[in-house]
Amino acid sequence: MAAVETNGTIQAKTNTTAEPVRPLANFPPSVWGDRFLSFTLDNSGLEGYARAMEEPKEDLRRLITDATMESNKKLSLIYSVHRLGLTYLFLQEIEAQLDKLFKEFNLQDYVDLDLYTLSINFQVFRHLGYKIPCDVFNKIKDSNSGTFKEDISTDVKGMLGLYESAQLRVRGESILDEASAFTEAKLKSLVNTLEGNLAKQVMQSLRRPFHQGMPMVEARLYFSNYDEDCSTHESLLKLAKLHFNYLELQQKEELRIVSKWWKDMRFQETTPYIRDRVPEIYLWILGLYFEPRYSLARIIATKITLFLVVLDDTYDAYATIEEIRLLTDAINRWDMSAIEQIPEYIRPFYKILLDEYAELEKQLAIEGRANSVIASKEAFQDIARGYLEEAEWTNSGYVASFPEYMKNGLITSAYNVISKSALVGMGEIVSENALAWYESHPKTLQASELISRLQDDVMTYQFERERGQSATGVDAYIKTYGVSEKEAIDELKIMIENAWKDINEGCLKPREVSMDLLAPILNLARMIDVVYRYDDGFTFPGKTMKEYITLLFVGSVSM
Ligand SMILES: CC(C)=CCC/C(C)=C/CC/C(C)=C/COP(=O)(O)OP(=O)(O)O
Ligand SMILES: [Mg+2]
Ligand SMILES: [Mg+2]
Ligand SMILES: [Mg+2]
Repeated sequence: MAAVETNGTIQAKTNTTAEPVRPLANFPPSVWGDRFLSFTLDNSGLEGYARAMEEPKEDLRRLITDATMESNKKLSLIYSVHRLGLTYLFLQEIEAQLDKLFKEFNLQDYVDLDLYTLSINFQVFRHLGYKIPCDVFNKIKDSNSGTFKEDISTDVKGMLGLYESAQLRVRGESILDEASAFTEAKLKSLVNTLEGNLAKQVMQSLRRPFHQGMPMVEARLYFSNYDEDCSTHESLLKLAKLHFNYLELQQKEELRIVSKWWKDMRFQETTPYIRDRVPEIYLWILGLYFEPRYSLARIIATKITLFLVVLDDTYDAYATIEEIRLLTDAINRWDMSAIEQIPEYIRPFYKILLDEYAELEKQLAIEGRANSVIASKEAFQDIARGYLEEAEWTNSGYVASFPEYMKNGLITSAYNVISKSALVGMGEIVSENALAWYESHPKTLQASELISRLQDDVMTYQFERERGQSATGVDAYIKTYGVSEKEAIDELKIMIENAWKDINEGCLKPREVSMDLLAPILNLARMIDVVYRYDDGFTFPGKTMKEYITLLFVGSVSM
């Protein structure tokens, strides 16, 4: 067999057609291997935690509904409940309390409140969907100069609360735009002078504010760093720890199930060029909803998102343009007979994809909700076409205009197909109306897609540019508006910030759909911050994702 030198790579010249040059990426291997396969769920442990939660849960319910509790104390209690991820256990009681307190809201009452208490109240109302006016913060500005009053610079706890409050702002709340920048700069300048829990709390928020965090992890960090706040009511800390351990057992079982499924499907053998990231994708989907009732939903959505990793890496890091065209056509046809037309190496994937969706459609048809599977499938076909468009641009070296790039980019953000796939296992809450709302491509979903697309581009465009990929948001923006790379990135970051305001707005009452249906969209945006705030945390998962997976699935909480 003669070896010939062509364009710098040694190619084995065989008597058949030469193996094409492939855009291999040599992705870093899995961090975890088979680590999560060996877990064994101890059901009695699960039941034990569930039983132990009953008493502190009822204690807490009594506290939340206690009519004699002073309103700021009540709001502070609800805030801790929310940060501990326990709101869903008391949602009716909490909404009844907040309906009443919000009705009684009077700006005057806020003039004498210290900044920290004011911030807590503001966050509770905004997190639970009540649009308390940002005017409550007017008092921290000097009415003449319009600048922030000097004395708040020494109020660290107050600035911490204001910084967290500012992440909940919507468009037009300029005092909170300024407050976010002002408090972040101030807190960064003094964090090294702090000690104890306050130092930990400030570092935690500066690393990632609660609102942009992953709820399950934020809950875990809260009872570590805010133990005084959690100790105001003994039942609060007790329930938080029992609840965390209960969920951890259930989630480790889910992670085992999807890890076993992935191994049985032999993707690492049939498509070895892909990123091996099962725990990372499970963590991503856990970020959408951690409630026990969504266990099956998490397993379904994780499998479909893993299919997306195979698809994206096949288009980006292995297939030739001809193969991509054939595979996209086969996915559009969605018919097992099309398997003949696609390359050998991707046939196992195609068969598993069609079988999995057929099984889901059959299962959901029993509940009369097969259309949620069809919506997910159509979105899957859509993203394959979107990935093909990117591949055609790269193949021809075409640099799309920014508007053209974004039209396709919202699709390749994958947040349409993932959010619809998240609905499949959620049960009867996914009504016809709910699905119709998702199908209407609402502003909140578009905002989450934009954040996914552009934050990823800002963090991966160099890597992708080096690999000859002509389509990224950064290069499209530079070309269309004739600005420098730095200006382009700054503009994209402003677009991301505005998209966050649109999501915040979309979660305020009156909502178009229930918060249960908005939460996956909000949390998908949060997971982009978790994965891409500092680097490409998915391709290189050794930092934040490794830390979060360790925190959630490796150690349990001592009671
Ligand atoms: C785009 C994005 C962050 C999607 C998040 C949702 C998600 C988990 C999609 C599955 C495919 C994937 C892991 C893309 C991110 O990597 P990449 O940088 O290779 O994606 P790209 O090829 O679209 O840039
Ligand atoms: Mg990719
Ligand atoms: Mg891609
Ligand atoms: Mg990318």
